[in-house]
Amino acid sequence: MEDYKYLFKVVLIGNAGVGKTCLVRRFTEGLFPPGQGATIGVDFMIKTVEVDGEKVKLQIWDTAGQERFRAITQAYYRAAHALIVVYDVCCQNSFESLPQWLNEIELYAGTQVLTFLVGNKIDKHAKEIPTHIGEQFSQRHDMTFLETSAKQSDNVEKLFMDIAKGLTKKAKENLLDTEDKTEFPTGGSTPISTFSCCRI
Ligand SMILES: Nc1nc2c(ncn2[C@@H]2O[C@H](COP(=O)(O)OP(=O)(O)OP(=O)(O)O)[C@@H](O)[C@H]2O)c(=O)[nH]1
Repeated sequence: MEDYKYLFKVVLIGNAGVGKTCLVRRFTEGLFPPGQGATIGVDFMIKTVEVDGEKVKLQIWDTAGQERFRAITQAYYRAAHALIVVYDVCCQNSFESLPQWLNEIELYAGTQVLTFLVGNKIDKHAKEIPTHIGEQFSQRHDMTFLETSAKQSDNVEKLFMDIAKGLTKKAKENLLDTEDKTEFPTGGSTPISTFSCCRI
């Protein structure tokens, strides 16, 4: 049997091109992929980390931001222990879409889910969403807020470690269903290249 104390399922959502895949690959593989194509359906990666000397396995599900995959990706919300809602700090449209993503969470996620709001691409100069605006939004919706750069690796490790620590704490307080070790439904993904306002 695999040696870990907890298995947590983490799902990333947000508009196409905000950098969800790059965040996951930065954390799990330590790289910033060149020419990252759009996610088709859902992709997943695993990384085991240590929290207070105990092994915690993060099963990280990277969903496609494109509207046409919405029905597939919704199926993954229910089993998620944590949801990361990502926007691009240089793309107003991705920030304005946040209420729609929160609506999806309300409709499809469990009530115990931890929610994180992430403003990605802070390495870019054309910032459209000031930090305090993202912060205010997160406070209004009871989310933990972080700004990141998958490209420069800013706050990416912190993001996933904060999630691992937060979920471990909840699990120890028996506020989480950690008995369910079943896998998510498999989606499958083949990268293709697309273009959107957020894709550079
Ligand atoms: N400058 C900069 N570019 C980034 C960053 N993160 C991602 N990108 C770029 O943004 C584009 C989209 O990144 P993805 O990770 O594919 O975005 P996504 O949210 O997974 O997109 P979908 O799979 O379509 O939902 C790519 O061209 C990346 O190189 C970042 O932190 N900084």
